[in-house]
Amino acid sequence: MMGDNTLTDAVHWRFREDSNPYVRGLKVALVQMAVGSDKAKNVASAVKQIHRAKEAGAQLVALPECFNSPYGTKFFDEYAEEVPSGATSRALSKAAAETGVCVVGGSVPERFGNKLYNTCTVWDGSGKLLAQHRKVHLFDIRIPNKMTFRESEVLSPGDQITTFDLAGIKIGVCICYDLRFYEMLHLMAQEGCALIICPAAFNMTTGPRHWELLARSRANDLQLWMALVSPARDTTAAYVAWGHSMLVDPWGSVVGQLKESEGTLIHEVDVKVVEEVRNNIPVRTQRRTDLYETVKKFKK
Ligand SMILES: NC(=O)CC(=O)C(=O)O
Repeated sequence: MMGDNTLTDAVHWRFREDSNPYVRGLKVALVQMAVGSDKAKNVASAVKQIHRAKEAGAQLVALPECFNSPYGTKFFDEYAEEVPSGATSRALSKAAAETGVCVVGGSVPERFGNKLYNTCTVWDGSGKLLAQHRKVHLFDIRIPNKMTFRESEVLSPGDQITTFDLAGIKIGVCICYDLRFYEMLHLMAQEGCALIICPAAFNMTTGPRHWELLARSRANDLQLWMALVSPARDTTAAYVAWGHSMLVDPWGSVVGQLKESEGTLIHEVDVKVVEEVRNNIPVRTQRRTDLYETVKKFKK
C-alpha cells in the first residue's frame, strides 16, 4: 500500500510497500538566492523562499553559504550575529515553525565571544535548533594570478563533525571547503548518513573545475545523496559565486542542477537508492583495511 503518513508535524514520509528504513522519500528544496549587502533584505528573501518551497511541497529547505552577508573576510565581523539569539537565527526558527519544514540555514558569520565562525544552523519543523555546524576547514588558498583567499585571517575553525536525524534519516552537514576533505565526509557515511548537504560558495576559478567533480565524486565514493547549495552569481560582487546548485544521487548522477541565476531546485531524495547502490556495489564491505586504514573514528 502506498500512502502518506504523518510522523511529526515537520516531516511527512511517503511510505511504500515495506517498513525498511531506507524506503523513504524526502522532498528537498535547494534555494539559490541572490545575496546583497542589505542583511535584512537577504534574510527576508530567505524567509520568503522557505514559504514558497513549502507551498511547492518541500519537506527540507536548504539555503546557501553566507546567505545573510556578502562572502568575504572584510564582511564577516560586520554581519556576524550570535547563534541562536541573533536576528537571522530567530527569523529562520520562525520560518521553520510557520511552515513545518526542516530548514538548513546555509551559513552565517557567527559571533561567539571574541571569535567568529562560518556557521550553519539547522531548524526542525517546530522551530527548534536541531544542529549547528561551524565550518571545520577554512578556505585558505593561493592560486597565483587567479585568487587568494584566507578565511583564517578572521574566522576560527569549527571542531565538530555534524550530523542530524530527521525522522529516521541521517543527514550530514558540511560547508563549502569542507567538501574537499574526504575523510570527514567518509565518517558521515560511516555514521549512516544517506544525504550530505553542503551550503557552498565556490568561485569562478574553482567552480568550473571542481564543483560538479567534487559533488559527483563524494556521492559516488560514499554512495549517498549530495546536495550543494550556492548563492546566485553576482558579477558585481567582490567574490563572484559559481552558482549551479545541484543534487547528485548515490550513483553519482546529477539529478538536478540550476544555472548561475536565482532559482530553487526541488527534488525528491529517495533514500532507498542508497541501499540499492550499496547492495549492488558493496565497496563498503570490501575495503582492504589489512593494507590501509585512513579513516578510523568519529570524534564527538
Ligand atoms: N569558498 C570555499 O570555502 C571553498 C571554495 O570556494 C573552493 O574550495 O573552491
